[in-house]
Amino acid sequence: MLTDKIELRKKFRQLRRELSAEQQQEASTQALQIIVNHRLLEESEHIALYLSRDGELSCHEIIQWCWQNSKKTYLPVLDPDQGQQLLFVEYTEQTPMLNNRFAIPEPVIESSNVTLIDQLDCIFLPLVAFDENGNRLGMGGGFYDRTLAEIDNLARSPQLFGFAHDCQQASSLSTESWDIPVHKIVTPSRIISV
Ligand SMILES: Nc1nc2c(c(=O)[nH]1)N(C=O)[C@@H](CNc1ccc(C(=O)N[C@@H](CCC(=O)O)C(=O)O)cc1)CN2
Ligand SMILES: Nc1ncnc2c1ncn2[C@@H]1O[C@H](COP(=O)(O)OP(=O)(O)OP(=O)(O)O)[C@@H](O)[C@H]1O
Repeated sequence: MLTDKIELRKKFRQLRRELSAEQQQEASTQALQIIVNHRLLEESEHIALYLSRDGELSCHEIIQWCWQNSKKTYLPVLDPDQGQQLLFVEYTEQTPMLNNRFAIPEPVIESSNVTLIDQLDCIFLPLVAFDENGNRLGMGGGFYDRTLAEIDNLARSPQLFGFAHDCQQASSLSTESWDIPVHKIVTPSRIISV
């Protein structure tokens, strides 16, 4: 099981890293088109995304679109107090940024910029592989799974969108008790509702 996951991660990380800069750019433009055409974010005001690395589908254009459309954006920050959990911190053009231990830029935490999960309308989750049932294989840190473990107990919970290239689709992923499935998968070519 564990070796299967390690092999799957290797395979799908390689696939997305093989995309050229042009393919990456086109994919992120098409993903924004799909989102706008489907009015996916029409009702959302507080939107968590991520800054891409390692061939991940880029949220850059969606972030720009959010700012132009008066929507607030948030990024994951490794929680300095809770092991292997994430905080979601507001991200604007003025936000001071600092790299985390994986060299991913994060907003610097201030007294008033950390949001509670129940204040978010939706969260775009990075992933290594997904399947048609909304199961996702992440980088292996368990960060999103831990952070969202209590999502079903919230009075108001965010919509979870797995965001990925089409080449990251696996035929079927095995799941474990702690895995949190997403509500939709968004790719540059389609939106899969689970
Ligand atoms: N863009 C992005 N941001 C994110 C995540 C993500 O998957 N993508 N995360 C989602 O959880 C969190 C960070 N989790 C991560 C987990 C593992 C590795 C990683 O690169 N591991 C390396 C080697 C480990 C190391 O450098 O110490 C590797 O596996 O090659 C990176 C981020 C929060 N921010
Ligand atoms: N809710 C949780 N409570 C405690 N440990 C957890 C929880 N969720 C995941 N873990 C632990 O995290 C580790 C990594 O899990 P997994 O391989 O499913 O991560 P992932 O889905 O790839 O990562 P991510 O959620 O960051 O995208 C596992 O050892 C698992 O036991």
